[in-house]
Amino acid sequence: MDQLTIALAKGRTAKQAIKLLQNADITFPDFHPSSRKLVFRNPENTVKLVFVKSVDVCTYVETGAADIGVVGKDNILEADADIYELLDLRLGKCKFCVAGPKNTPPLERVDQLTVASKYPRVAKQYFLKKGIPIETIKLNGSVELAPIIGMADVIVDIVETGNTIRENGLKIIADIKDISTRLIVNKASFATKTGSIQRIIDQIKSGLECSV
Ligand SMILES: Nc1ncnc2c1ncn2[C@@H]1O[C@H](COP(=O)(O)OP(=O)(O)OP(=O)(O)O)[C@@H](O)[C@H]1O
Ligand SMILES: O=P(O)(O)OC[C@H]1O[C@H](OP(=O)(O)OP(=O)(O)O)[C@H](O)[C@@H]1O
Repeated sequence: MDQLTIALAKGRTAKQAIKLLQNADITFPDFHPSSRKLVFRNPENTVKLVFVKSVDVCTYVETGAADIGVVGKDNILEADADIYELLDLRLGKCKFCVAGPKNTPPLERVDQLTVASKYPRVAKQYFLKKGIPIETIKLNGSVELAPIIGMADVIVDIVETGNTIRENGLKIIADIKDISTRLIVNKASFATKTGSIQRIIDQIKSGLECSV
């Protein structure tokens, strides 16, 4: 039996992701949401679960430190890692948007922009396609503040309920892409542990179908 390591993004999607694994008969009896533990094992000792920062999941999987990762499409797009993305887990649904002050002109009428984002690569790609030259400012949070204090013209960020945008007097200028949590796999692991990885994917898939 292969030993598999799964890197799971800490944060808002972790609890639901653990539940999906449980539905697939991969259980971690020691897991508790308030625990500070970072490594868990299933009773059969075939799966090791490691909790990592969501921006680091792709690095763990690309380098082979983990065979499988559970992470948002936002982090996958920004990381541009050489991995397989094999399953949409339909958790953590939100979208990438361009947002800015209410008086921001339509994008067709702007010549250049300063864009603040936790996702500068995604921002660059989007505006490159639009043919709008941009300068990016990388931030690590509270991104909505950037246009309010004049640090940037617009932001590229995640929108879920829209509350953060609204409560800071901003508006959505364009939708970029729908985001959800995905299952990713290290390429070499998929070649050498195909059966075990495929089994986990099939088990998770059947759990997902039951929940529709
Ligand atoms: N409202 C939301 N804001 C941010 N991410 C969301 C939201 N809704 C769903 N997600 C998804 O959840 C994932 C984890 O988000 P979370 O905020 O917990 O981690 P994070 O962005 O690394 O934050 P932090 O740096 O505070 O740990 C995101 O990568 C995204 O795919
Ligand atoms: O549309 P909403 O439901 O308001 O959610 C979107 C907000 O949530 C995220 O921030 P997060 O809570 O991760 O905080 P951060 O500022 O530290 O990134 C994201 O960056 C937005 O700011």
